[in-house]
Amino acid sequence: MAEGALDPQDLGGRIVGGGADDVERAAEAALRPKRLEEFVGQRVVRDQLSLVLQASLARAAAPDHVLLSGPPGLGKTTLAMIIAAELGTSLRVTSGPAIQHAGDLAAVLSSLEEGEVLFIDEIHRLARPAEELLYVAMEDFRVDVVVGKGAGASAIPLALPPFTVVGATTRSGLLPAPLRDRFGFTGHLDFYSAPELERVILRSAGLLGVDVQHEAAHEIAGRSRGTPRIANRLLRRVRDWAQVRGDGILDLRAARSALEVYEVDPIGLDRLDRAVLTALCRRFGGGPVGLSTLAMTVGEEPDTVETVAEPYLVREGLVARTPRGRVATTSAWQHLGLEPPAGTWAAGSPDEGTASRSRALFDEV
Ligand SMILES: Nc1ncnc2c1ncn2[C@@H]1O[C@H](COP(=O)(O)OP(=O)(O)OP(=O)(O)O)[C@@H](O)[C@H]1O
Repeated sequence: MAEGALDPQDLGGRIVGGGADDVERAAEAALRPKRLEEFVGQRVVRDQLSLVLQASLARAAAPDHVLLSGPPGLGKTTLAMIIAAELGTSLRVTSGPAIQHAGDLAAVLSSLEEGEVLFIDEIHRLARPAEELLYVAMEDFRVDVVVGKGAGASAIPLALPPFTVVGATTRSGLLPAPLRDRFGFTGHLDFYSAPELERVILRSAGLLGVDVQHEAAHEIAGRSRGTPRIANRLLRRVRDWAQVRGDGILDLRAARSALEVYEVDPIGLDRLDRAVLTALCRRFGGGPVGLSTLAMTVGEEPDTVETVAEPYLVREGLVARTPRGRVATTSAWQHLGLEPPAGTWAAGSPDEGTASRSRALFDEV
């Protein structure tokens, strides 16, 4: 991730939050797949991207601009790096929040070399003047450098060599249509299935030089919220437990014990998630209850509840968002070992419509 980029999901010690801090990013770097064939899952996006890249290599021309959307930790940055590696070119990295003024972006664009890939993380957070400058650069490979001030100011067009923008966003719904339209290829990353996460874990264990038993990988995958970043993080915590309290072997006992220490329950919920469910069911009789009231009850900011805990609770069919507030479903009551009162919202099966639910949620939140 780019210098200065803010991660709304970066919440200190929360082990299943989607974001990552600097220490974690260093640990992650070693585990990143370097080529498309190493990238686990996301078959559709991988196939489509592979075509785009192969065609561009065959034509010896820079490929169309690429937009990657999806929740944090699913591999957008990794794919941007892979795109540059597959094209045999270098990657320049920046982010929406790091670009304060249009001039900052003009400086980055005018220093690009032919065929380079420019990765713009959190592209939905670009300021409007920078956004407008980017449209022109993406379409006409040109930046207008403004010289002078006020009435005497004039714009000198500066031609840019062909390059490819890879934009990443967790909120594609916030991107203005003119910017979205400049991308020739858009890939949406969805949450990973448990078997895919198991493959991520086995691959990472190999790179870390630790031997993880299949049952342990299965257990960790089931608690990783469909997210490779979380799977890798939990794997490292299980390795810690095995080294400090176990016999060094990453088996089922080590996985379960470590995840108990870190309060990650069998379906991947942590303390905050359970606090939200408990408040909804025990305090408010299952809801509906407003976000601010709910957040106050669990001692968190509404934004934290909304962007960190809620997406997964909704995706798993434990909480429903209604116009009148948040509602606990029958699954939420059952997960807490409580009897749902008559008339409680029924939940769909957790996997039903996961992709569309996750997409809708991240676009709208
Ligand atoms: N398909 C995958 N196969 C293997 N590992 C993956 C895959 N996707 C992601 N990872 C791992 O998960 C970690 C997080 O991925 P990455 O930083 O690319 O996510 P991101 O979507 O860019 O997140 P953010 O939006 O928070 O920056 C990386 O260390 C990477 O090793």
